[in-house]
Amino acid sequence: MNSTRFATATDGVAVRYITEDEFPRWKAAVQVGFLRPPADAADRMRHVPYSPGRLLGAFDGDRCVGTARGFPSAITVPGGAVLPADAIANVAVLPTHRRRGLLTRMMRRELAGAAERGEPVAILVAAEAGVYGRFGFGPATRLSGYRIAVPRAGGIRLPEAARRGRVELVDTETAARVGPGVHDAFRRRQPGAVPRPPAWWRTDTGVLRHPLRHTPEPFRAVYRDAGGTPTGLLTYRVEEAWEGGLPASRLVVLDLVTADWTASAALWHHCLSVDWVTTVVADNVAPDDPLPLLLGDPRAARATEVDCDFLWLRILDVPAALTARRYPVPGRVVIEVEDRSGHAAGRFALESPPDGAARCDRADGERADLRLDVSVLGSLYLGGETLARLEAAGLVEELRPGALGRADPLLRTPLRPWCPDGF
Ligand SMILES: CC(=O)SCCNC(=O)CCNC(=O)[C@H](O)C(C)(C)COP(=O)(O)OP(=O)(O)OC[C@H]1O[C@@H](n2cnc3c(N)ncnc32)[C@H](O)[C@@H]1OP(=O)(O)O
Repeated sequence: MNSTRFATATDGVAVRYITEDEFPRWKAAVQVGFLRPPADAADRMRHVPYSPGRLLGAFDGDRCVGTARGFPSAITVPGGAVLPADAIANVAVLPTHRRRGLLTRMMRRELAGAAERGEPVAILVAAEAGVYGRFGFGPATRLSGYRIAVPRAGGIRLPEAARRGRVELVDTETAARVGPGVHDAFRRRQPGAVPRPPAWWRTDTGVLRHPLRHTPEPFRAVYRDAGGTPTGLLTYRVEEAWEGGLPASRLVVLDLVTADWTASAALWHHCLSVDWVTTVVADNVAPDDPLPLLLGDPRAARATEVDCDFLWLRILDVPAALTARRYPVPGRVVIEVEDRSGHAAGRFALESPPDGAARCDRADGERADLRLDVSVLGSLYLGGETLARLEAAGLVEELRPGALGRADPLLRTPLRPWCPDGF
């Protein structure tokens, strides 16, 4: 029988950091891996700088067939601490070279580098759910939104505090000026949020053109609190439509970040007050945003079809990560963490005293209360999942009777995590 022999991983594909002259080929490989024309690479990836020692490539001869990029970022954790994080993006292997272990080799290299640099966690936005669990990542935040039928909503209640400030439409220059400060205040209060690099604002406001984001130019509104400080920035477009002579336009929220819920309420009020708009669509709303409760009829806000995990988190240094978080009640639990790669494996005692900061230390000699994989700890860490639910799904093992009931309230959080920013 005739058979076609395809190249295998042993055929000499090298995984290494790229040099600057290889950068254009690397960007073209990202584009092809993401099913986009390689010719668009220079334009689509203008925001990605060449960073020595942070851009991994897989090379078959001189062809770049695999890519991965790590860059320094940070993540806000429950309680408001901001942890350094290794952000991983632009992961792609060409269709001709898939399922031969190239991603595995790049990911091992990237995580080993992050551990060496002392970054306690790594984060990424997963294109598909089946890929990153094996590398110790767990889904840590969710993406979901609302479609609001404006006539059915019966108006929107504007809390008293929101009336003391004002909403104003601004041009892109003003948005570029106030946006970074608003976003910074937002992400410091929101577990799961990450900083926006300066290039994000240059792209969003058209200094760097983004072919998808800028057709047509969106509207922008800023909310200023009673003292005049900008505390919210809303970016939206309106798709104008008429049905039988009646207005039937859709307002699509592209971006809404606020320093507090007062600003959110004021900017949602703006969305629902634009004449000719009968539907407001927001595909990425914080899980604890009060939006539906502000409506006369909360059922006018239906969940959109976008509802899935978003940011994935991988703990590399368990004591550093767990010590940085706050816990709502006092307690103590010893957790046995399994980690195939070894970075986070071991037993750890987490202690939250009645007064003072929590501590997590190695406790290899102690009997463990719970056993879980490091990817499950990644899902628990920001409060996006509860121990009870993970145990019900068979992902947490209770090693001491009653341990689950004692540890569950310890790990809960008052504000569910959210990360509106892809990278
Ligand atoms: C952070 C980001 O950038 S997200 C974007 C990721 N990139 C993409 O989705 C672009 C399109 N896809 C690709 O480029 C590639 O298929 C990748 C990068 C997802 C995987 O690269 P590969 O080199 O094929 O992965 P590799 O061969 O190392 O696979 C490792 C394991 O993951 C599994 N795997 C790989 N891709 C997938 C997938 N999409 N779904 C489920 N399992 C997968 C493999 O079967 C293998 O399993 P095993 O260890 O049990 O044998």
